[in-house]
Amino acid sequence: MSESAVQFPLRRVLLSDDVDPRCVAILADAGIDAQLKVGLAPDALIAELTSGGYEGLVVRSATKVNRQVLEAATALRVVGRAGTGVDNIDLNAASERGVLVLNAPGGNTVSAAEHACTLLLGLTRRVHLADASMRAGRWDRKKFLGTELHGKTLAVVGLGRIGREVANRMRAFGMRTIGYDPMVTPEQAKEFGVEWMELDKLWPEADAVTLHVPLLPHTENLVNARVLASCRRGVFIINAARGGLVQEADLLAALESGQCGGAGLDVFAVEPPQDARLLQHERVLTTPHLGASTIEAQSRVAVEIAEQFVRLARGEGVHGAVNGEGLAANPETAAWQLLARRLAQLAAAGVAAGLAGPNGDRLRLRLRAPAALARLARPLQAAAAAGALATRGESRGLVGAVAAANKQGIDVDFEVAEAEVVKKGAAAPTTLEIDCPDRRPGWSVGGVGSGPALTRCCGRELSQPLVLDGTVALLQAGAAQLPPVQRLLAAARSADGSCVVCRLDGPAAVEGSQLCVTFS
Ligand SMILES: NC(=O)C1=CN([C@@H]2O[C@H](COP(=O)(O)OP(=O)(O)OC[C@H]3O[C@@H](n4cnc5c(N)ncnc54)[C@H](O)[C@@H]3O)[C@@H](O)[C@H]2O)C=CC1
Ligand SMILES: O=C(O)C(=O)COP(=O)(O)O
Repeated sequence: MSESAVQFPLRRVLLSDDVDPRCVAILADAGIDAQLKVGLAPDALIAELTSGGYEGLVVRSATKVNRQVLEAATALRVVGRAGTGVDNIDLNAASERGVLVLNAPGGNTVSAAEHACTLLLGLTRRVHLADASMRAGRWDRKKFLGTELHGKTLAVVGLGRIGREVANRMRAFGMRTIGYDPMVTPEQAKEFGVEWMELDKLWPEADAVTLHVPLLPHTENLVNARVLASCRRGVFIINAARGGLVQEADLLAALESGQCGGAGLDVFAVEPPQDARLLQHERVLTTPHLGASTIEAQSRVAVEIAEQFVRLARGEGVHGAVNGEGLAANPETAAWQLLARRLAQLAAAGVAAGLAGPNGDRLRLRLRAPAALARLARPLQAAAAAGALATRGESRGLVGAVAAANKQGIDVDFEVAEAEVVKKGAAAPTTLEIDCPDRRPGWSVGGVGSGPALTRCCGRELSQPLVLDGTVALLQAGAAQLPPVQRLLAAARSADGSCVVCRLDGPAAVEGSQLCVTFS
């Protein structure tokens, strides 16, 4: 297995939340030791992860995978979220530590959507109050006058997987659906039956608002006093996404003033919620984060996350990588990544050896790729960053490699190399090249993905491709001085004979060589 392919050693996995048993079964079938230990306090979680040497951790929303946990659990390589939202995982800390975070997107979409609709329907017909009254032995048919949804306007904030499903279902109740999502165009929204509008236009139009956005710094307290004041009097607020999206004190004040007609809440800023006033308010219908709690959703997310762990253990691609932009999804990508990594290692070693002139402390590597590889920009940048870091003695995988390189003063740019205009009809480039655009004299290396092999050096073609494996030495000299190196194995020389690149049998310093790189 090559160093840049997506392979994670996953021998032991801890499941620290209540995940469907299918997850353990699939992991165990694949020979992975999976331990279910639910409800560990933060300290106990750290102690278990460190003493158990777990390489994988599976969580739902209860376990907080914060920086402290990630820094303490040094064996940890992958955190899997058996669900959608990853706000309980510190993604920055995970990326810095090279820990891959995965989720199971889509497995609980329908359940979460059905639950949001349930909250809206239950709230507007005051089902929770009527039920409590019946249980108390009463038969009160006057107290629970409801509101019809037909002909009313529902504002869907966040038109992703769940938001669209909610809109579809509520249109069946005769609601007009309007919505906002910065990643969705008005034309796209129209195709799935939602009238797109900016938030400031949307709030005053809504009889009910339902939230379906992730909790991010820019969505925190999205619904606050100002927003509630701009809504219609009596607006219903449904939140089955994340507690932090609604400013709870502002919501309580709006409920008390009558500006908000009722709230259906499945999620809370702190879970379990601390402030009983909101929970006990007559016009509030609550559930304890049950959006994804159905037999079907739990089964799907458990299987989805377990199967991704098994694929990672086998070196295969996964679809739910949250911080894994750099991961190769298939063998072809992996081959180009390995080339990018090794070319970057060679390029950075060349700079360190003084082949490119000094120009500031930062090292800018420019990846120039054929147009066919443009879609792989991020995986290739990650691989090149990991290669450049290897030259500085920092061995790491692809997760978070670009950020780690940036921190070390290394930037990796990406551009598509066009066929040179002067050579009319010239074939499009097929090699990947790395150069250092800020440095003079020019220093560049280029190669092809199969192998991976070096085919160009300092802008010149080599007489034969040189596989970038083992130890490679580069020697620049006039043609007359070259013969002594011909005794070296697998020498490849540039077209004008001024540069020889050789592969050696083992690590060795070549007399007179400008640089010597060992790939591993
Ligand atoms: N209550 C529960 O048990 C569950 C809650 N959830 C929550 O629901 C959220 C949404 O889930 P999905 O629809 O599957 O995610 P998604 O990623 O398919 O959709 C989220 C959408 O929100 C949009 N968005 C981001 N910032 C926005 C903003 N400022 N304004 C409007 N839209 C914005 C994104 O562009 C995206 O289209 C999850 O992040 C999770 O927090 C998900 C599943 C179950
Ligand atoms: O998938 C999500 O984002 C959820 O909120 C579901 O959370 P849970 O797995 O039920 O703790």
